[in-house]
Amino acid sequence: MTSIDVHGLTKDYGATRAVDQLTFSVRPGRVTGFLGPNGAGKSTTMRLVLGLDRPTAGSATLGGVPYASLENPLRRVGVLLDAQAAHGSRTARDHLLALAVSNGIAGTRADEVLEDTGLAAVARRRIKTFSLGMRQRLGIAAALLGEPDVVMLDEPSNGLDPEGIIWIRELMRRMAREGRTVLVSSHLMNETSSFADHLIVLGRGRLLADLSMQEFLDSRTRPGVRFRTTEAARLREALIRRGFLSVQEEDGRWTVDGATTEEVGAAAAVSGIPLLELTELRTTLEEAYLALTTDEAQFAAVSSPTAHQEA
Ligand SMILES: Nc1ncnc2c1ncn2[C@@H]1O[C@H](COP(=O)(O)OP(=O)(O)OP(=O)(O)O)[C@@H](O)[C@H]1O
Repeated sequence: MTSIDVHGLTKDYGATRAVDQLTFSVRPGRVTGFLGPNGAGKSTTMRLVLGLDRPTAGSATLGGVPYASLENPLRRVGVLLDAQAAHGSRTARDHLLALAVSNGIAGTRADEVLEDTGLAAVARRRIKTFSLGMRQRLGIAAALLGEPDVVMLDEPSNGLDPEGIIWIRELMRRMAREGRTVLVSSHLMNETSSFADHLIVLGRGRLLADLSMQEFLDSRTRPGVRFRTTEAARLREALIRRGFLSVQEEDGRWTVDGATTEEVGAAAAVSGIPLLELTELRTTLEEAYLALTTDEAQFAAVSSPTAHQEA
């Protein structure tokens, strides 16, 4: 199976360093979420991996080979970068057939991917009559055409309706289960947490994080518990006696820092206090991501005079 390997990758556009000494690998068999604020360098990195732009320094390879040297690129790598890229005057089916023929792919695949992406009923309509969501599905159909080992999708749920969002999530999970390498950029954190196993986070062209979703969430989660009870004052006292000094109320719910559900449950049971709710506090991907990128922005603000001197 094929991984994407990026090594020391750097890209300058004039005085702007879009990508800065990036080194990471995207591995098969899992969905890797590609995150970062606007302008962090995600699209540039994808373009460099696809040979659409030349790096200033470093390399990007697919299964050890630069994209430009792949023999049948569409059969190795499926890409959704810009869903508006198709010719508007062609029908969806003709667009896919043309792509198949020019890439040595059987024409029957066009009908299969139209079926897979829910476009069979509009296959003979001109693309210019398509909604944003239909264009997005067509872009995904084109990416799947060559049954590639590697799939790179830039904001795949753009324009999709809720049903389409569930469909694309399941499609990505299935492709990872089949052993493919799936790299997906997105700004939607809730959604990313629903499909990604692994995360690569960029900030100002640099690598901020490369770790599993679970590790990323755990690294930002302080242990704690939320509870509701009919006897808050008594439970608070019992918890303080047990050494949990930070017990605070917000909107009728209480949080205890540093405790587990077992510890709070035991404290309540011993004192015969009924619990109406008891949950572990979990950091969401959005919270963890914002904490990471805010740290980075603060660091950037503090260090920018030096950065200017270096430039
Ligand atoms: N062709 C180009 N010419 C000049 N500057 C560019 C070019 N492409 C990208 N940049 C700059 O490089 C930086 C990284 O942009 P890039 O589009 O890769 O970020 P991104 O992470 O994909 O952002 P977004 O989330 O907004 O899509 C930005 O400062 C951008 O202005």
